[in-house]
Amino acid sequence: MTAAVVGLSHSPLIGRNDPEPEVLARVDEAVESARAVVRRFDPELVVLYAPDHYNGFFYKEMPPFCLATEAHAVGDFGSQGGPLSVDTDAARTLAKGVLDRGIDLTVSARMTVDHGFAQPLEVLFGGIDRVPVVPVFVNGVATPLGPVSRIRALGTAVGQAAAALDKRVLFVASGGLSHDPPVPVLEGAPPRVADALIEGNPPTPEQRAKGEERVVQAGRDYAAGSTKMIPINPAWDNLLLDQLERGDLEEFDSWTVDDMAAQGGGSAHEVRTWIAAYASLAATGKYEMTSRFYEAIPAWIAGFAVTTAEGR
Ligand SMILES: O=C(O)/C=C/c1cccc(O)c1O
Ligand SMILES: [Fe+2]
Repeated sequence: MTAAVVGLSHSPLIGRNDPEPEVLARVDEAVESARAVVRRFDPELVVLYAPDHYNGFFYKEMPPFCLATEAHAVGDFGSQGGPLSVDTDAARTLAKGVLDRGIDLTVSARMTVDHGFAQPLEVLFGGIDRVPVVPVFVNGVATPLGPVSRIRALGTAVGQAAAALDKRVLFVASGGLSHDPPVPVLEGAPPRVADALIEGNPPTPEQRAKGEERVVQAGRDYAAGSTKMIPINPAWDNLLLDQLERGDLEEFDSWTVDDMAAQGGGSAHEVRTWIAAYASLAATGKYEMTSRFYEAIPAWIAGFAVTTAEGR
């Protein structure tokens, strides 16, 4: 088996509230070199770690992570909707392999996903139905959250199970790094919001449009500096990337949920997808980070990174 990683920040504001053309050009260049790595690697299977933003997972039942044997995307923020091309056989094999390794994995036979999953598939492969994929939801938004060590253990178990498939497997991480978008919080929420976060009542098209406009406006305010949102933290983001580059993944075990939120904002926990993906690659052998791009992009409410890594 050979393995590789692409880490790719997502933002629903891409194309809706873009930064200056020079920033866009630098991002495009980084994404294009990630695409080139993917083309050369030619994956037979993609394991995609991504969060959800209260479109598929709700407090009625909120697992810390969940692997899908089938999935469909809701098409939020203009992302592609419809079924993902899930490799159900591979997903079942990976689920069994992960459970056999003592990780209490939740499995979904019909997962609902949002732009967190759809965007990297569209960016890297041109659509959500182009490559055999195993979607793995990693909760990066809904507190309380468990220790980061469990995410590293999940990634390690997935990597070990994937190694037994004897395929070229690309692990993709979607999310983060530091960012503090206006995603609702259950604690202290007014009853109608709390009910939606718990039950997941599907929004009407008007409600969805209003919620999305609120995020777009937040991006404009963030870029203009007129907001109370926690600022993007390039030092913290680069510390994370340094540890991933060095392969010092055990060091993440001492990171705490409270400190991560203080350093990187309420959605900084999306970096859990990166830790999982790199732990999966590390479980297959030594690796090298072959490209690394980072830029703070307030218009997208994102400490935005693109990295690639390949087994040595
Ligand atoms: O409101 C949402 O659904 C998500 C917002 C958001 C904004 C910026 C970066 C991200 O990773 C997000 O999920
Ligand atoms: Fe997100």
